[in-house]
Amino acid sequence: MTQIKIFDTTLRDGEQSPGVNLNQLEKLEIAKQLERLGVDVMEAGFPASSQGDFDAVKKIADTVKNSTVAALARANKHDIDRAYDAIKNANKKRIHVFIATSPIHMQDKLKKTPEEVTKTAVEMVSYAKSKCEDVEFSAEDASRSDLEFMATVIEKVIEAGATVVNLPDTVGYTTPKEYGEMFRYMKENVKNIDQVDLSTHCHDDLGMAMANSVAGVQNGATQVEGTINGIGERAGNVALEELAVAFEIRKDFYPYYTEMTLNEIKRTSDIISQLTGMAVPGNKAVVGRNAFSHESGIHQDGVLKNAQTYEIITPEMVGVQSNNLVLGKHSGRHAFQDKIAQLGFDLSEEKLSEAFLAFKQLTDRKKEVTDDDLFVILTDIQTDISHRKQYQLKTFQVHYQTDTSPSATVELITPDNETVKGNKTGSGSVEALYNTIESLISENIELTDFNLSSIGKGKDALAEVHISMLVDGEHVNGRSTAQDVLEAASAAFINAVNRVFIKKKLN
Ligand SMILES: CC(=O)SCCNC(=O)CCNC(=O)[C@H](O)C(C)(C)COP(=O)(O)OP(=O)(O)OC[C@H]1O[C@@H](n2cnc3c(N)ncnc32)[C@H](O)[C@@H]1OP(=O)(O)O
Ligand SMILES: CC(C)C(=O)C(=O)O
Repeated sequence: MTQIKIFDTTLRDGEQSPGVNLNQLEKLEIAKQLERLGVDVMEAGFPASSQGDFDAVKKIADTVKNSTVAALARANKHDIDRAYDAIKNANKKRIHVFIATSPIHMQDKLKKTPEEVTKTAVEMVSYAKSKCEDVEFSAEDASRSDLEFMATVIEKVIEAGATVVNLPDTVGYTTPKEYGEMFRYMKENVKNIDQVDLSTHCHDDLGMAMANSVAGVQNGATQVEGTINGIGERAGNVALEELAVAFEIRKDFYPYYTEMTLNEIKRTSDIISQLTGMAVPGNKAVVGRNAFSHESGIHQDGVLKNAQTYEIITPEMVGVQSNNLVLGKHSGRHAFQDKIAQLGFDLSEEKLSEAFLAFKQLTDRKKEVTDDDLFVILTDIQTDISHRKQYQLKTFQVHYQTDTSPSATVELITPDNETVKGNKTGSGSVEALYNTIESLISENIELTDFNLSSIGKGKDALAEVHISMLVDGEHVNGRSTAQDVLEAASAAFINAVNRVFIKKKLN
């Protein structure tokens, strides 16, 4: 059996998903969970891209102990310096330098000749190596590059000190046969190729990311790059949880294994979905809501007689638990603390008190508090940096009546601690609320997406709202949960505005 190293890029390529922007605490929370999941490497970000990303990568590098923390850099000294400065305190660190090798990227984007690209790649790998022992080189758009040319670049970057060579299918264009042959070609034609880990990095534009990654592995790759839930640029990256479970379930066929702790998969998927606002489709392999549901009579009959008739993965394997209710109105702090630990949270005293208060408030309004409710509340509290010294919702009222335009009255506390009040109408209750809030803040806002879902089932289920908006021309997401739909909608709006506010202060 050969170990396949897992390189998770949820925090870098995953964050490149349109509309996703995570704050520092959210990135840190995801990083801690990726460490629990047992990824070998996590790409924490692209420090040269902004001060906010630099700070988040640094915080992750200072915190994570078991996984290697990687930072992305273009092939220039400034990016490499920023990458190294962000990760220098990490227990295990890697600089990831990339430059494109395909004709179209070299000529039209970089405006460099193949010789200039080779020279830059070698010089920059060598520069990165002078700072950091572990250097990954990516030949961007490898799958549309000339094999012979790429082989010479790879040979030279290995000589310059690269420890990992990644051959990305940047635009999701390749086929399994073609991608596999590219790896085989490098194995057979590049001197000292066995000194490095060869890596796949597949995008899903043609729905072939998983098949292509497996083909890469079957032809010599020992590292797979991807994301949890398959999020990422455009159609996303290969979903790492699918790959790890496929290798486990079909170990009779695939002689590979990963060090992923499979029963942390569900928790990781949930946190990432909640914090990015990217819902997991119900029919998604391994982590979708329906992945372990059996709807039709013949299937149900089979499962009752022997679950393996229709179930190749057990829910327990990936950490799906039955949604048992344990806490309620009369539960005390000890039981609550115990439950928090069971759900995998480690809260400071201050956040614990905040969480306990939120839980108690919820038990006043909701008959049954489920693990899913608690999970969402705890993740919100653990990652919240928005409510101090930014906009806060003080009170709101909505008047709705059939045949008239709904109107809303809102009181907000501004960052300068002033209370402002306004009233506006809209074609629906949410629009009335949003028009009112917008009239009370100075930023220029355009709502681009609004998504309402429920956590769990029943009339008293929590409402979760994810929104996307343009604030002063900048894309931003907001999210919130509350028992009331309108309260969740208002809080999500304020959450998005506050993120821009915080970002402006950081940059
Ligand atoms: C395949 C991938 O996923 S790569 C990662 C993509 N991620 C991102 O782009 C993160 C977000 N990006 C950003 O914040 C910005 O694009 C920045 C900060 C990185 C750069 O911003 P700017 O300096 O304004 O440059 P801009 O993005 O407009 O153009 C990119 C420049 O980098 C150059 N470049 C692109 N890739 C590389 C590379 N690998 N090595 C060296 N230079 C490169 C381009 O040729 C262009 O140079 P030019 O200005 O001389 O034409
Ligand atoms: C930077 C590289 C690895 C990348 O994200 C891609 O080519 O898709």
